[in-house]
Amino acid sequence: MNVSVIQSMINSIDKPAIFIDTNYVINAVNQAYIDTYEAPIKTGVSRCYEISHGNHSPCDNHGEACPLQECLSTGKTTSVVHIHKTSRGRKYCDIVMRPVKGDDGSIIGYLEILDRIDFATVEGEANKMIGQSTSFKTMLSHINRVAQTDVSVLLQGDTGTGKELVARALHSQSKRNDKPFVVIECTGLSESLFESELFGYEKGAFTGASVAKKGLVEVAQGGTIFFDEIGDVPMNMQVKLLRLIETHSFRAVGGLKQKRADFRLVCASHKDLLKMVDEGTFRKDLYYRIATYPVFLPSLEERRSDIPLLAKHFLKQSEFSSKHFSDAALNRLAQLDFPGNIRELKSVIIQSAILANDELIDVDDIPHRLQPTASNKGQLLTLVEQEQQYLENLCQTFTGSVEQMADVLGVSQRTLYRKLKQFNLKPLNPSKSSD
Ligand SMILES: Nc1ncnc2c1ncn2[C@@H]1O[C@H](COP(=O)(O)OP(=O)(O)OP(=O)(O)O)[C@@H](O)[C@H]1O
Repeated sequence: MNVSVIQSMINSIDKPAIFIDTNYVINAVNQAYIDTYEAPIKTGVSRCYEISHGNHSPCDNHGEACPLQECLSTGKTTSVVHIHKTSRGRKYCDIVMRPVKGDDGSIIGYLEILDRIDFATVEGEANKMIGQSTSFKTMLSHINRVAQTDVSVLLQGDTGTGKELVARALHSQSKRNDKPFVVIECTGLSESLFESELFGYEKGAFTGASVAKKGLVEVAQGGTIFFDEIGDVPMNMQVKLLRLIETHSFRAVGGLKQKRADFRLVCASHKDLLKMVDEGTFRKDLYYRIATYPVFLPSLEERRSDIPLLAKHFLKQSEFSSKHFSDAALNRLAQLDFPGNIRELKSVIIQSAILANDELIDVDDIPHRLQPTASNKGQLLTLVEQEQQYLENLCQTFTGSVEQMADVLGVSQRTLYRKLKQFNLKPLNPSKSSD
């Protein structure tokens, strides 16, 4: 395959794409890729990590998995979520890397195609999902993949982990995004209310039904319905829900006419639905209908390293945006337990801002009822765990160079680099390092 064949293959891709060799050198690039980055690209010279990350060495030296390395070792198509330095700031991208074979069947290079994930951010934009931990990135890649399909998604996660935010992202990324997004809160709905809310009713269907009313299924026509806390739907209503999902049709209460239902289904639950299936309180057939693609949302405990980022974001979005956290306060927040997850963290940030007497929010301003995790659990962290946690938090908050970080910690740069490598950590500002 010659260069012009590769170039026309790249040009036909509507997403940003490059063709690279085993040394990361970009040998062909399409216009969408050129438009995505600020850095000028010289084919045959520029390397992918220089353009997308502004780095001088491959991504695996900077704490991110390298798709090319994976491709080289497996010989298979691989995918990974990365944070790229684009002309519009640091953006999430879902990368697919595919080996390309020549006429003789040998691999002649690697095709990298990017899918920008606009519903998530590392730079604190309102109404976007924020995070950069590994578990957050894994969740993003699932959401990005399934959003573009029409399959039913079940979001499983504790309270306040962002299920509704994810459901909205699924809708906004889908081909139904110009149609309604309708939320049905299943908790506390009686059987009769559930039916009339969902299917609507005809005039005179029951006492008080003086006019006909459309149900939410009809309101959502063409769009997405988000059934929040689906585990709270009583058994006898589960049958009706199953029928609706299977037949794509329904009848208003008191009505005779079958109406057509056209919606994409997203459900959420903090309960373990499979356990409920085992216990006989949730229908197995309904479970498999709603959980074609299950997505698990990590709790804050599973993504502690995101806490400083989230805390700074919520403060910036609040009426206390002129205030700021001390590094120690951010470190303390990252050690606390938040059973109410992000919702609870949000309110703790506001409480701390109110309690702070001046512009600096310090450890003492964090509400006293919150205690560090280790003491909550009556456990002690080992020194290595302490070190890891401390460095993790520092990497999220320290804005100086690696040299300055080493100075502050009272260790040599070599020791610091060794520790960062040991814990697979990447400082906030590695580019300022003097390596
Ligand atoms: N990744 C995130 N980045 C920024 N804000 C988030 C993120 N995830 C959740 N939030 C915010 O946290 C709050 C709780 O999120 P949401 O209501 O989506 O959680 P939930 O899992 O649906 O909660 P519940 O189970 O109690 O209904 C919201 O204000 C939401 O905007």
